[in-house]
Amino acid sequence: MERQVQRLRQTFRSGRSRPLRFRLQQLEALRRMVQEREKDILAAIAADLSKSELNAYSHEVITILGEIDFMLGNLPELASARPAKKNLLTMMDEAYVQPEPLGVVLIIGAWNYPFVLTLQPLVGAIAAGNAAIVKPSELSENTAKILAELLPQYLDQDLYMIVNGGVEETTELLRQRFDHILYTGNTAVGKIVMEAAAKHLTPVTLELGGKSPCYIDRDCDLDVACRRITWGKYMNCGQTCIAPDYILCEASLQDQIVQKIKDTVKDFYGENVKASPDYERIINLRHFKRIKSLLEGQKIAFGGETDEATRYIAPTILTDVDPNSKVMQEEIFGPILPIVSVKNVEEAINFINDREKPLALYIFSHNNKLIKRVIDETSSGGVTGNDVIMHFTVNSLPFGGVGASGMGAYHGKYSFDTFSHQRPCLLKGLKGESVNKLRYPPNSESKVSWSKFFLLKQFNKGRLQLLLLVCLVAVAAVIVKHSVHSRVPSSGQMSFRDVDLLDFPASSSPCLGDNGTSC
Ligand SMILES: NC(=O)c1ccc[n+]([C@@H]2O[C@H](COP(=O)([O-])OP(=O)(O)OC[C@H]3O[C@@H](n4cnc5c(N)ncnc54)[C@H](O)[C@@H]3O)[C@@H](O)[C@H]2O)c1
Ligand SMILES: CCCCCCCCCCCCC/C=C/C=O
Repeated sequence: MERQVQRLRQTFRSGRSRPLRFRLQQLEALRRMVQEREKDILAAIAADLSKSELNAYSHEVITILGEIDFMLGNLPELASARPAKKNLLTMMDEAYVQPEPLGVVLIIGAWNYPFVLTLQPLVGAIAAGNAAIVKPSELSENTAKILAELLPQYLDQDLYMIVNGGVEETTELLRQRFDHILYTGNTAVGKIVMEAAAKHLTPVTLELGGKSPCYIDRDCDLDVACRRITWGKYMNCGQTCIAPDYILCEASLQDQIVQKIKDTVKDFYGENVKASPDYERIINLRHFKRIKSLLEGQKIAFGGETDEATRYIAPTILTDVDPNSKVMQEEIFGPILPIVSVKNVEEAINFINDREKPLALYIFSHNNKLIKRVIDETSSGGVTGNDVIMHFTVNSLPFGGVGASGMGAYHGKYSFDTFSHQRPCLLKGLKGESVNKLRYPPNSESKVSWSKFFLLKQFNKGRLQLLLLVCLVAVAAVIVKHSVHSRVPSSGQMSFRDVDLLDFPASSSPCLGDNGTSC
């Protein structure tokens, strides 16, 4: 592994991944890969998650194509240096922020959206000019395999590499030194990743999970709310990091919500959910058993059927759920929807704040003020009001968690930034030493006073007059210089560097009033 990382690092050091043209070519090649090998990719995702190819396309492929298109359209702007504001002391210098690639980055993906969760970060890493190792989840083995087969055919093999494997391979990878690690998956492994990264002082982005609450206000269109929640909860059989984990609502709404979700399930999946091509299965037996055990002792208002042989768990609703029960202690990550009653929005806010910060928060209400209030008085990775999941699809919004649901963010510009160092650059000339005397020892009250004038903009009359005088002398000097050398500065601006005017003899004693106004 060490040798492989070394190979990528050497190529990175050669500078090959940096030119904009190269990055664009690689992104175009990735897009070609997705388009030309769409059938194989869809078949792999479908096999991993018992998903229809149509759903594989809408859940995963469409997002990747959108992300690549975004980068191709915006990369020149994202990668260019941004001029920075200057202060009086640096007004004649060049100040800018230059995004630079970090080096060799590691991307560890999860199984539930195995294509999107590995390739979307990779798009950002390539766009930002890095080399990258991608480690797909071993649980989604078909997608892992197709990625290992296809990526080397389309991308530069000395810069981008797939490593497949499980805990052993990932542990070995994590021993290596990377310049950034983006990990998607559960919190326990997130801690392992962060600990390994700390040994090399490698920064991490952790895309973790959590229990994303969904508050339904009394003043709401329940038909619409329940349709949207049904979609987001049962999509991918509930195995979505930002699925609404549970509903909070007043007790009086509970029965209506159950009925409306029941009706929607029938609309979406038909009478026989098991036979619907739009309803997926649980990824493996371990997760099947874990999710099934969450039903024990609960009041099942709808669903509850399971079939171990096919790892089927029906869309299920639990009512009157005790907040202390097991189903409310861990992220469900399956098609079970508990309803917990609260008296009002205050209680909902307290309920959310009493728990770990979730990855997503959903609020349904006609009342925008109430939605804003819940946003203001809680914290979560992201929020969608009057819908679920959809903030993930807006690539101008950063996607990520906060607190226990993760750190850092990606998507669109935020991916580019995650995989870049924002390098501040200040380029000065070698003239202007008289101004620099201000910062050279020995220090004096007068120098401090002038520093306050320049850096804190604490103007006073005396200094303003002096500055005016300085400007006049500067203008005169420029004119003299111009007539001698017949040279006009291209910017048309006077430069302190050019004229070397400001001198601050110790004897000049501008007032040192606290607010700089006492002269
Ligand atoms: N924030 C997000 O974008 C996001 C997306 C998907 C899933 N998730 C969260 O991920 C969780 C489900 O995913 P998962 O963790 O079951 O996925 P997973 O089992 O696929 O694990 C994630 C990655 O960690 C690696 N891994 C597993 N054990 C490891 C170990 N001991 N040491 C090093 N690496 C190890 C796996 O090989 C895999 O690549 C849920 O909590 C879900 O909310 C979050
Ligand atoms: C016009 C139809 C467009 C449908 C777009 C739906 C996109 C859903 C994408 C869901 C992806 C969720 C990814 C989640 C990651 C965490 O697990």
